[in-house]
Amino acid sequence: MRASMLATILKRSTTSSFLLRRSYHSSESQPERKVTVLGAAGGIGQPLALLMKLNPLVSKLALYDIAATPGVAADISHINTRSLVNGYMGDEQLGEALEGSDVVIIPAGVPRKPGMTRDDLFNINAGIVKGLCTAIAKYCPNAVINMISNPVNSTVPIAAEVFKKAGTYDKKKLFGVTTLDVVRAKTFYAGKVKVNVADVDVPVVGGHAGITILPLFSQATPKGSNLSDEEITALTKRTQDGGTEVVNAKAGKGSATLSMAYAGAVFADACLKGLNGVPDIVECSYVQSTITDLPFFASKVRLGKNGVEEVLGLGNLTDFEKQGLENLKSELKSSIDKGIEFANA
Ligand SMILES: NC(=O)C1=CN([C@@H]2O[C@H](COP(=O)(O)OP(=O)(O)OC[C@H]3O[C@@H](n4cnc5c(N)ncnc54)[C@H](O)[C@@H]3O)[C@@H](O)[C@H]2O)C=CC1
Ligand SMILES: O=C([O-])CC(=O)C(=O)O
Repeated sequence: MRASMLATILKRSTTSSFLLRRSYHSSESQPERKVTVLGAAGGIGQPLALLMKLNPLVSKLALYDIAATPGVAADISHINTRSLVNGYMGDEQLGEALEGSDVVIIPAGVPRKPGMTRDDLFNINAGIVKGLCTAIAKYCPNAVINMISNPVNSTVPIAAEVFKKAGTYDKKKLFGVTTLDVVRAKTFYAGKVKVNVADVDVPVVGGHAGITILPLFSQATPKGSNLSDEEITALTKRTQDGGTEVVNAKAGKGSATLSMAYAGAVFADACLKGLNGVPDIVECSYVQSTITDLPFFASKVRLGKNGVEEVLGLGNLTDFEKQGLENLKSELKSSIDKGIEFANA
């Protein structure tokens, strides 16, 4: 869902009859799609659930968490948009939450506090992701997975291994959500070169932690005022440290939740559009890849009816970007290996 679309929905929602008409119309013209959010009562989960409730492509919205989902689901279910909302809580309701799901979004797990790296979350979140993916393999093996839980560089390989063991792995349907890196790169670029942020595109490749986040500002569009090498270095560093900027500002109360919910909603919307056969849906995402020598890598991906339709290449890189690519490889490789090893232990 684009910012402009969301703004339009919110503006028009003051007239409830509009949304009723709109949802009636949408359910007639759009296929049924069930979306499940795992970790739906959390800092990301709640606003993400709200944004998915505003998305007319969703017909069923399942909200699962280990606690507090009845309240979140009751609250969101009163919004007069298309989807029917159900809350599920605890292991015994996980299967029902997942059954029939087309897209499963996973923001379950602990967030960072100041001084921590995303990898410091591995010990807790790896087990959470492994458990949830085991259930996904059982109850909705064909769903498209949007992995938000950190460290994404490792949780995506963990999910792949769990699905391989269960015999359900489809490399086209497993996505690490790196959209927030793109959202940040667009915002910071637009602010610097003074162009309309709504028109901006910036690919961000690599992974989702520190130097593994590699924004390609040489490919940013539209071109505004020329950026100096120092400005590109500063924009790159701010994008790489965007998560830490929020963690520090929240001072112990977690990491990005609202901007992540927005980014998660944008990415899930793109996946739904792809599933529905809308052409030319391209987003950056961390997927199984052969465009470098690393088995998982974020780059532009064309989305289609089966998930990944095409993993797009890196395009021309500047020397600065080539160096950034070389610098990130060893860290990304060890995060991937750590995930694979954990899943197979
Ligand atoms: N990919 C990305 O760009 C980003 C990823 N994140 C990551 O997202 C994750 C969630 O962050 P927040 O929502 O801020 O954390 P939070 O602590 O506010 O919420 C996490 C939720 O997960 C739930 N949960 C824990 N174990 C679960 C399980 N087994 N099944 C279902 N739910 C479970 C908790 O009950 C809680 O409601 C963190 O790992 C964070 O690092 C955060 C921002 C950006
Ligand atoms: O920084 C964190 O821990 C959360 C995150 O992934 C982000 O905001 O990009």
